[in-house]
Amino acid sequence: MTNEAGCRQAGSVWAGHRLRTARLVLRLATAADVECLPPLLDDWEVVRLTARIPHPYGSADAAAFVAEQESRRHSGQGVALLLERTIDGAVIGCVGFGLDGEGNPELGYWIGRAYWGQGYAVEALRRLIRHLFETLGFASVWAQVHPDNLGSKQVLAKLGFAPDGCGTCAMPARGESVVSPRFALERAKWSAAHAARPHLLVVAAALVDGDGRVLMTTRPPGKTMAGLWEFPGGKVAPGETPEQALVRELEEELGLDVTESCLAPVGFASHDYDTFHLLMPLYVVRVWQGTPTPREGQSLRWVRAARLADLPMPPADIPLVAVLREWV
Ligand SMILES: Nc1nc2c([nH]c(=O)n2[C@H]2C[C@H](O)[C@@H](COP(=O)(O)OP(=O)(O)OP(=O)(O)O)O2)c(=O)[nH]1
Repeated sequence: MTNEAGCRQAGSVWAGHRLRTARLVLRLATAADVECLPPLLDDWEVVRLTARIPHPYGSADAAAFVAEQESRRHSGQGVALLLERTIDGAVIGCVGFGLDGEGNPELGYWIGRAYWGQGYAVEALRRLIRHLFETLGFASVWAQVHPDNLGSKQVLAKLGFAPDGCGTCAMPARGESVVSPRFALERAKWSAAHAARPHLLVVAAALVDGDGRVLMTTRPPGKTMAGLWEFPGGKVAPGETPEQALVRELEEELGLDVTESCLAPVGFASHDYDTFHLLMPLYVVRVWQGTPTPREGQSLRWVRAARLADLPMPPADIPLVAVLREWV
């Protein structure tokens, strides 16, 4: 869809949907977010190198931001998406894009200081960029960063952006203009890198007790998606069958003795994480020997199938909740 200038309209192609990453939900801001923004943005270290975020920053600024984003989206100028952590629902930052005069998306982003250094900006932007290329069909994206913003340059480098000259960047909230480097990423380059992502075969178990409850475990500290609730299991090692791998994993992770004949396959997850494609068969297990014992620092919880959806879990697992309701 195009506007009068012949540019693709951001709002007209953004139906308000949410994007999920391993640890985040990217979603539009609502009036309910007004109170959570000032604690993140009333911080000179976060905003000093940004162009439009006022300082100091209060509830009125947050309310103005929410209203402005709504009208920007509807008029096709751009979209801002808040980053909500799956594990606790906390809003931790924002990514978005605005369309330039040629209809190309320019990225913008900020992360609250408490959440720096944990890979959230790369994770969120990777998802947004994929959506811009794969779903919305843009041919390139670009970003301009303040010359002193080393962290932001590192983020763009990790995402495959290349230097693309310099331009004068207006910074109305700072009352100045700065000549700043530009960085760009073409769809062809992104597509080649994305197509080379590995496929990962992981096997998982829904252990079901006599009351029809399912054993869920948290992903251990130090692993990706630490703290999210998952089905016990793990990667299939070279030379192993999925069943052999699951028997091994249940012993290693939970100290359980399971025989292959007690594994009933009920479904699978096929989930395109941004850096790998996960294929994960799920087996229901009703018979085992031993008492589930967390051996890797995980927490354990027996959960009724009807309550599984209440747990924060990896995005790949969400469709399996409905599958399990039919089996448990
Ligand atoms: N076990 C398990 N992994 C899941 C689930 N959902 C989901 O997205 N995954 C993903 C997270 C990881 O990227 C991958 C499993 O890798 P992992 O590192 O936990 O596997 P592992 O136990 O073999 O660990 P390691 O020996 O390599 O440290 O699958 C799930 O319900 N259970």
